[in-house]
Amino acid sequence: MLYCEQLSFRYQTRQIIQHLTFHVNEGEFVSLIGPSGSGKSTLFYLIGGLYEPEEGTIYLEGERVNGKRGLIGYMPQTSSLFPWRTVEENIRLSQELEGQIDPKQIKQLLERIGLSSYANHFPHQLSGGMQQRVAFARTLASKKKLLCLDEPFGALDALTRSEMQRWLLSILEEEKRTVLFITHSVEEAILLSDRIYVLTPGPMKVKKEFHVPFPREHRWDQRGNKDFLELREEIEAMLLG
Ligand SMILES: Nc1ncnc2c1ncn2[C@@H]1O[C@H](COP(=O)(O)OP(=O)(O)OP(=O)(O)O)[C@@H](O)[C@H]1O
Repeated sequence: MLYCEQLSFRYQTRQIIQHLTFHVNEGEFVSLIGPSGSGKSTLFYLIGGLYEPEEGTIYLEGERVNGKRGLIGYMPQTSSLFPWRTVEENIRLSQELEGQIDPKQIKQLLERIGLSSYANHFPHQLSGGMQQRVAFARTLASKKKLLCLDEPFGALDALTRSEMQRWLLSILEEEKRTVLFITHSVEEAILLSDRIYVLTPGPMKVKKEFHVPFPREHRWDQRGNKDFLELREEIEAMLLG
């Protein structure tokens, strides 16, 4: 689905990404973990075509997409809902931009995120978790196959975050999209992902790739298990260098 080959990028004279190579298979959930400020959001800007890499190639479904916009679903760290638009109007936005409004799908998405009765509410009338669900529904409404989610649960409290992780997986069971996910939480990455890339601090490149070996449906119950904790410790040690 996505193959980034030997990407390099700099802001002015500062090298942010250097020879970064990684891939995401169709239907996979892949997480990126790296130190704060290492360049993860910048990588999403490159994949989304906002910036062009200085060197290297980004392939989406086999096609070179350096600098091409509008091909991925993107959800930023904060929900970025438009405060003057209702929940339904916010979800509809990506379809409006694509010029193809599908009222039936919007209705289904509202049901799927459990917010049908909030369709005409405004963002400030919702909790943080509800706002993130609306932002995610807006990303899903765009029908893009690859979803790039930039630390979507970072601002939520622990309980809401845990609910949202389970909720995200249940939605993806039905929606079958491919996800590239940025998180600072090693536990969250293990709970959600098929594979995890640990990244180096600037300039950013892949330090190590981990496959998560546990069946997804049992992961929440296995959080205290020896194998789970060992993997978590190994990734944390890798992050600390
Ligand atoms: N437009 C810009 N011009 C110059 N430097 C920038 C610009 N945007 C970001 N940076 C710098 O590039 C580095 C990487 O930023 P980026 O936001 O990609 O990191 P990140 O890994 O996503 O951080 P975090 O995990 O804290 O969200 C940071 O040091 C940041 O200050």
